[in-house]
Amino acid sequence: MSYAVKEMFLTLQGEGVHAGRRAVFLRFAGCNLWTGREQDRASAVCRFCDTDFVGTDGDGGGRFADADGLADAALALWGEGRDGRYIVLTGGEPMLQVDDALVDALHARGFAIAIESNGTLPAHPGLDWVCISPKAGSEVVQRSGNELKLVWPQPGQGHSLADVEDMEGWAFDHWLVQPLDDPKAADNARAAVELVMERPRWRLSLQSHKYLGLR
Ligand SMILES: C[S@@+](CC[C@H](N)C(=O)[O-])C[C@H]1O[C@@H](n2cnc3c(N)ncnc32)[C@H](O)[C@@H]1O
Ligand SMILES: Nc1nc2[nH]cc(C(=O)O)c2c(=O)[nH]1
Ligand code: SF4
Ligand SMILES: [Mg+2]
Repeated sequence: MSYAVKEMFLTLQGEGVHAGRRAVFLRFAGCNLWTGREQDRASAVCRFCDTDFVGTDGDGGGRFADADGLADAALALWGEGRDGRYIVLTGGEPMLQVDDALVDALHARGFAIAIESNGTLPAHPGLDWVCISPKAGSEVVQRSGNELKLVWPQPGQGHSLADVEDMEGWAFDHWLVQPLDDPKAADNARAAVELVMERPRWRLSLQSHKYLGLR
C-alpha cells in the first residue's frame, strides 16, 4: 500500500506519559472525523482539532510508495544511534493507513512505535504504545491500550461527566486529562485541574511543545 503523509519531523513528544521523549512524528494525511477544511469544522464530529492534516505538502511529507521508503525516511530524521529510537504515528487519523508492512518496517529499523488515535478504528496489534483520545459523538471501538487521553472540557455536545464515568470502565493503564486548546485555554486548564482533583485516577497532560515553542 502507499501512504499519504502530511509531514514528518523530529521533536519531543509533548503530551501524555511519554512527554519529553525524543521522537520522530509521522503525521498521516486525512481523518474520518473531520475533512480538515475550515468550512466543514462546525458540522464535523470532531470540531476542536488543532492540526492541519490536509494534503502531503508539509516538511518531510509526500506520497510514499511503500513501507520501506517511509521507514527509511523516518530513520534518516532520527539520525545515528540505536538508543531510544521512538516514532509517534499521528495525523489526521493514523489507523486509516497503518498496516502490517509499516509496523514491520519500523520495527526492523529499531523503532518503538507509538500511536495517537481517536479510537474509532481498532489499533494495530503490533504497536508498542497506544494512546486513544475519544471524541464525543463518535463510537470508540478501541477501549484498551496504554493511555486514554481525554481532551477536557468538551463544551456543547461534548463529553459529560457521565461519559467520563463510562470511560473509567475501559482497560487503560494511564488516564490523562488534556485541557482543550482554544481561545478559552486558561478556563479550560482550570476545568481540567478540577476534574483531576475530583477523580484522582486521572492525571493532567499539558501540550508542553506549545509552551516550549516546539512543533
Ligand atoms: C491531532 S490529534 C491526531 C490523532 C487522532 N486523530 C486523535 O484525535 O487522537 C492528536 C492529539 O491532539 C489532541 N488535540 C487535538 N486538538 C486539540 C486541542 N484543540 N486541544 C487539546 N488537544 C487537542 C487530540 O485529542 C489527540 O490526542
Ligand atoms: N511535540 C508534539 N507532541 C505531540 N504529541 C501529540 C501530537 C499530535 O499532534 O499527535 C503532538 C505534536 O503535534 N507535537
Ligand atoms: S480526530 Fe484527531 S485528527 Fe481528526 S479532527 Fe479530531 S483531533 Fe483532529
Ligand atoms: Mg499536535
